[in-house]
Amino acid sequence: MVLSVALIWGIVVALCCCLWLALGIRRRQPGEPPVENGLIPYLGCALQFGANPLEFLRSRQKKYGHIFTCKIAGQYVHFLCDPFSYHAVIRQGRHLDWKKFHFAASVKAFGHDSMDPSHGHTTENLHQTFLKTLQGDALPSLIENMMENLQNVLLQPCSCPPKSSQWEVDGIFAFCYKVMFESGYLTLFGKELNPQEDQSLARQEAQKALVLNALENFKEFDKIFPALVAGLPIHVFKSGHSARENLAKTMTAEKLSKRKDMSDLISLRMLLNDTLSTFDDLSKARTHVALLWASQANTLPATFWTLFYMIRSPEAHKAATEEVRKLLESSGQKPDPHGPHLTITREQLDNLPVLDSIIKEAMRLSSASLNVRVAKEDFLLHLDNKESYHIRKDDVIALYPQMLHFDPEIYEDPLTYKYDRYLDENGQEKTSFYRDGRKLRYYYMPFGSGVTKCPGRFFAVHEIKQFLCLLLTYLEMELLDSSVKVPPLDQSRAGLGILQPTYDVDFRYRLRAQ
Ligand code: HEM
Repeated sequence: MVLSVALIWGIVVALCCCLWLALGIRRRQPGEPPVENGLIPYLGCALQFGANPLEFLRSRQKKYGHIFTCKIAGQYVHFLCDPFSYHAVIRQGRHLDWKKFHFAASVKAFGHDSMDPSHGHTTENLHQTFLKTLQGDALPSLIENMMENLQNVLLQPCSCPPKSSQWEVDGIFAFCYKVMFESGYLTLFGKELNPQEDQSLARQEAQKALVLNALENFKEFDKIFPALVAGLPIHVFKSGHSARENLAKTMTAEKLSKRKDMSDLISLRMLLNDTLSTFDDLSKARTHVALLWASQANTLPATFWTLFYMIRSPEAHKAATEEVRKLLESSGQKPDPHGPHLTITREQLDNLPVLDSIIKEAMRLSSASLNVRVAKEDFLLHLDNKESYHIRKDDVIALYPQMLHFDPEIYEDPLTYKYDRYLDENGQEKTSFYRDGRKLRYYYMPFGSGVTKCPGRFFAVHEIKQFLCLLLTYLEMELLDSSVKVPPLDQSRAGLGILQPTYDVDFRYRLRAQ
């Protein structure tokens, strides 16, 4: 009896295996890239890829060449590894869809109704909303408000040591998260309307506590973000789920209408949610949570890495301090933490090549985004070396720019931090990078590419520069341990943008004697 049950189970398992072999794996057709199905049904190569994407892709590139196909979580993904062929994917061809993947990922993570107009819940062109409210004419007021908020946050008594002689110790990660989250949050979502114009310290502390509470919810939700994008249901994660809902509760139309100095991005999105969509109140609020996440999830770790590497390199620290000192001197401003706030225009921020290079180098070392497009139909993908490959409808094509960023042929000693890597011999922005003696069009891609390139990238770089300008002006800073090792990157977020460090690094700071 026991034997026959075992036999039946054996037959069932064998049949499943045959079925999987017959239907679940793809056989390479003539003209298609080499394919790797992986050993695990459905997941395919997902676990190996997820453990260390860079290592995985490099080993497959060595084996297969410029393009190969891997099954990842039920999806066939063509990885394109030749930077000279990137344009074939980046220029928006009629065969490639960029919206499908993005809209689906947002719904999975934030739980709002679909923002894809073809699904019938809204007619808003989200892409246009972002361009209109984050770039061009919208940028100066974002920058101005950020500068004001940064100084309020940084120079208020609870953040800043009262006496110039007194050192304060904190983790760099913790410090960057507190200061940048609060300032960025207030810049996008404004401050609480306060009818009595009550500016008392107690009132300010209460406002601060609300934002710091949002930061805690943000961090809790951010932890589960990779799992949500991978398709796990949010209900599995109790505290991450309630963190997202807590954030949404603070972003209902009723709550947001009680705030002033809101950014154009949020006020326009509120209007378009009300006029062009059929979303209910909660779905509307969740679309704002999505924007809070987009505006902070990469900026915060990018700020950490920028500050960490800069303080760790005495040459970088010195060159940056000098650049900022010259800027303030030329604009005739005398810094005083208790005096009027500093103003730095967009043009002045655009003219800080050392800070630019410092930010770029930190992001080169920490960014791991995946650029994704979906094939709308069967088509031929033409590579730079004149080879062409058949791509099937609904397959994914992916670029993984970390392969560029860590390519020793493009960047000498790619794992070494060189603050001036993006400066030319005249101390201006360097834009010529080569591979095999050929100039590269794509060599730095932490913000993605083509039509899906991050719409907030100009604001992001400006806000990090503003943060650095203020820190370098007002604070003396040093690492507690000047020979501290670079913390490893947390690979669990690979594919999603700037990676976080696996642990924080302590520094100390005090008010600079002016
Ligand atoms: C260092 C900071 C930042 C980095 C590295 C970054 C990077 C990225 C990347 C890689 C994407 C996806 C692009 C793609 O799929 O190809 C993206 C999308 C996006 N980012 Fe950023 N980002 C940053 C800061 C910001 C900020 C400050 C904002 C807004 C204030 C913002 C708003 C957005 C939005 C709205 C999208 C979605 C665009 C769309 O789907 O059409 N980002 N970002």
